Parts: sequence; C-alpha cells; structure tokens
Amino acid sequence: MSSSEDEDHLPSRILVLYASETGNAQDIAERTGREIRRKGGRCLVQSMVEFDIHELPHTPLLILVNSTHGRGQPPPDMVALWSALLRSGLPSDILEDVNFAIYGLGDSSYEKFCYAAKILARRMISLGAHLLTVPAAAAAAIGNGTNGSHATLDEQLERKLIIDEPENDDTEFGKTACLAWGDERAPEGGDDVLEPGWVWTRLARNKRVTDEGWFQDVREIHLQLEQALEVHLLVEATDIGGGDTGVPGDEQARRGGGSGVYDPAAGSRILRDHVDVRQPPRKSFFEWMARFTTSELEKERLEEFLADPVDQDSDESYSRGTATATTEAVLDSFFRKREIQLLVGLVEYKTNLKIKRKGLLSSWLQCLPEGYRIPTKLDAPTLFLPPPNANVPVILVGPGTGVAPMRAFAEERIRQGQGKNTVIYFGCRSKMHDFYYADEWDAMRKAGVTVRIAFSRDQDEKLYVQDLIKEDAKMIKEWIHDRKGNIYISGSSNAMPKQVRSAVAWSISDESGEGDISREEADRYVEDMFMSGTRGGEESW
Ligand SMILES: Cc1cc2nc3c(=O)[nH]c(=O)nc-3n(C[C@H](O)[C@H](O)[C@H](O)COP(=O)(O)O)c2cc1C
Repeated sequence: MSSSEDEDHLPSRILVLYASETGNAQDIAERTGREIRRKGGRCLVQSMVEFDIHELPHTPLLILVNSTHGRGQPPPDMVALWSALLRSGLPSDILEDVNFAIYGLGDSSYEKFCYAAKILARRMISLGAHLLTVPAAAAAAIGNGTNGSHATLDEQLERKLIIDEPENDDTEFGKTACLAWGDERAPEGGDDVLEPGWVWTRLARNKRVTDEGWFQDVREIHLQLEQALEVHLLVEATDIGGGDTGVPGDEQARRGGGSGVYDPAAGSRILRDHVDVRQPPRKSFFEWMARFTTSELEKERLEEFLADPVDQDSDESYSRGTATATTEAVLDSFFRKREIQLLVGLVEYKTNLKIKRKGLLSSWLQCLPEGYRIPTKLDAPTLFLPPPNANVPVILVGPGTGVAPMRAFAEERIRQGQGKNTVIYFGCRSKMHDFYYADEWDAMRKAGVTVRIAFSRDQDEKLYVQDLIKEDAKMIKEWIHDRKGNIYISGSSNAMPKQVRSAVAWSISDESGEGDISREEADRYVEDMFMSGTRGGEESW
C-alpha cells in the first residue's frame, strides 16, 4: 500500500478481533463493532481464540484489540494466534493483503507498557500487513475512504496505538457502590447454590490498619471458608453441642457437652470459625477415637491403624467411627482453620480532569460488614510459587501492601524449616502510620527469618527496600549468585521493581566489592533471572 488512493478502495467488511483478560479489550471491541454497524458498516466481532488462523491472510480489513498482562504478556486468548505468527518459514509477504489497525490496552505504570500490542503490530507488519489508524480502518468499513495519511511504519506504530484509559464518568461511583452493597444484610441460609468451583466465604475481619488520619485507607481482610455442613456432621458425631452451626434443625447438637463447664453453642461456633474440619485429622484424633469408642471392634481396628497407619485403609473410614469424643479432643485434633488473608489499599485517585475515581473492588470491600457472605472462586497460583527445592535461599521483597504475599511466603518457609534461608524486605512510610503486621515481625525473627524494614520517612534521608538490599550486598551476592537463590518482588509496579533489580545487580557485581563479575554481566544475570522466571532448584539451574 503506497498511496492514500489505494486505501480508498479498501473493502468494506471488517473483522474486529480481541484478546482480553479482564474484559476491557472485549468491551472496546464490541463498542467499536456497534459503532461501525451503527454507521452502516459490516462488521464481525470475534475473540482471537475463536478465529481460524488460516483465514488471516485472506482478511482484508481488520482491527485488533488486545491488552497486556503479567510481565508484558499477552492475554491467554492471544497466545494461539501469536504462536502461529511466530512460526518460522512464514513468507514475509504472507499478510500483504491484510490492512489492520490495532488498539492496545495497557497501563503506563508497567514497565512493558502495551507490549503485547506492540509486538503483535510489529510482527504483522514484518509479514507484509499494512497498518492503519483505527479511524481509518473504521472509515474504510463504512465506505468513507480511510481518512488516513501515511507516515513511516515506525511512526505509524507509535501514533496508532491507542492507549486505553477506560471511560468512567460516574464520579460518585464508589459511593453508590457502598450504598448498594453495604446496606445489604449478609444472606443467612439464603440461596446457597453456587456455580461449580465457587465457594462461600465469610468476611471475618475488615479492619483499617492505617491511622485514621493517614492519607491511605488500607484494610486487613480475612475471608473464612464456610463449612456449615461439615460442622453439622462433626457435631453429630461428637460431644460438641450447640445450635449455632448455621444448619437448621440440628437437634443432636443441642444435647450438650461432656467435658465439664462448657457452653455448647460456643463449641460449634469454634468448629465453624476456628478450625478446618475439612482437613484430614491429626494422629491425635485417632488416639482420642480409640480411647472413647464404645465398640471393642472399632477400638481394636483403630489401635491397629495407629500402630501402622501406612498399611491401613484410608483415614477417612476411621474418622467415620462411632466414638463420642470430648470437645477438647476434637478441637485439638484439627488444624487451625485456614483463611484467606488480604491487605487491600482503597484505590482513590483523580484523573487528569480532576475527576475523583475509586477502585471498584476495594471500595466494595471497604463497605462490607463483618459476617458478610461472599461467593468466592479460588484459582491455583500461576506466577508466584515457592521454589520446588526448599533448601534454595529465598529473598522476599514486599514494600507497602505488597508485603501480604511475602508474609505468607515467609510463614510457609518457617513451616518448611527454612526460616534461616529466608530474608524479607518490607518498606513503609512510617512506623506510626502504615507499619503493617507490626506485632508479627519479632516472632518471624525468632523463627530464623532475617527481617529488614525500611521506614522511608521517619528520618531526614529517605530509606527504601533497595537501600537495605545494598547494605546487605554480601549476603545478596552469596544467596543469589553463589547459591542460586530466588527473589520474589511484590508491590508497586512503578519504579520499585526496577530499582530492586538494580540494587541486586550492584550487590552481586564488582561495584559493591562483593562480586567478581562486571556490572554489565550482573545486569544481564539479573535480567535473565526475571525473564526466565526460573525458580531455584528447577532443572534449568
Ligand atoms: C496483573 C496485571 C498485569 C498487567 N501488566 C501490564 C503490563 O505489563 N503492561 C501494560 O501495559 N499493562 C498491564 N496491565 C494493565 C492492563 O493491560 C489493563 O488493565 C487493561 O485495561 C486490561 O484489559 P483486559 O481487561 O482486556 O485484559 C496489567 C494489569 C494487570 C491486572
């Protein structure tokens, strides 16, 4: 395509292909499609994952809409198309009949801003496709020529990536959300049916953990998995009474406890709220069962099982025994209940036009009363996993609310007996105002974890996590370079991750006096670690 006259003869049927992770790109694609149709154009809007890749060379007019996620990664729905475009041996003119525009969604606070759209556009061009502006492509579809003027491809790419800031003209949105949800009573025994994969959780804590006067409202949110049914069954099988399981008609539960001074209702409340009755019980549970069972046969089988648990049937068949155990026995036998703990900063900001905006999820959570039931879906983690080999040293960097997953990692490391092989860097502005989990750090230190905390504004000179990393250059060099340790970073997507990487590279290089490699080599070393995402102890190390 070399002149604007050629563009005027572009065909008028347009395909809009989108790849979206959280729905914004899909929304833009559908809006674009509606607009083209409204103006008389013919248009098909389709997800990239549904698109037959063989059709691409025969698609004369195309708008691509896609976002960027992860560390500059495309949404999953773009992966098949992207892999097909990367296939080696494709003729460099295979897309010469394709005219396309691209609408990249991204957030400029990420290092790899709109990366997925940029690489997609470049690859399409390298295979012969012709880049248009979105208005030019739309105009071609509705028969108005293209409105487009030509520039070099590089210039076009820069100019034609439309960077999304989703529209939201409802300045009172956060407030409205609060009223709508906050006033609702937690449904008690209401419609319990959830889609497969979803569970009910109960909001057990919604506590502001920053000072009232502090500029940011940060909440500790605890969500407990509901287990009314399991509690009911356990109440029936044991001495723990009470009618407070949330299950109607549990007469059995009302028959009282057998262990002295005891509030039966409290018993089932404890089961419901404080222990995880879904976990396989500990060995002590079976010991108690053996002691309290009224059946000789069962006692014998339990004792056999305890002597050689490996050789026996599943634990489960024994936990369905007929023994009536005491409250203490049962409570002692289960682990403390697992819950999901979050640290949520209320998102509040002003746009360039000084319009106030609030984050949808954080402002909703902020308003919920404790006890509220929330349908919850738990997905397995994909990016953040501890090293498969627990002996690998682990460096955790989590300034601000980014500390929440790092705290969980540190706890897990302690459970694995690897406290001593773990360091956590936490940063906040002030000991007085936003020092999260202040009462936990000493215990973590006692368990062997090295805890390093940077209060950035409590002294004249600002101090950040990256400064502490440099102070610890000797250890960083040894753990990262010599022992092939792992680093995990969580928190702001702005300058922090880059500065942490730079501090690590400095520490392991000869610039710090600790390393033997040059700064350039160290930068490459750290970059490779982050790009590969390799976890220490895996084969590629
Ligand atoms: C976990 C996460 C990672 C992201 N990473 C990037 C990124 O690396 N680069 C970027 O430009 N935008 C990034 N974004 C911003 C998204 O591209 C942006 O929110 C977009 O509107 C999402 O569109 P979608 O709903 O169609 O997926 C990220 C967003 C999230 C939630």
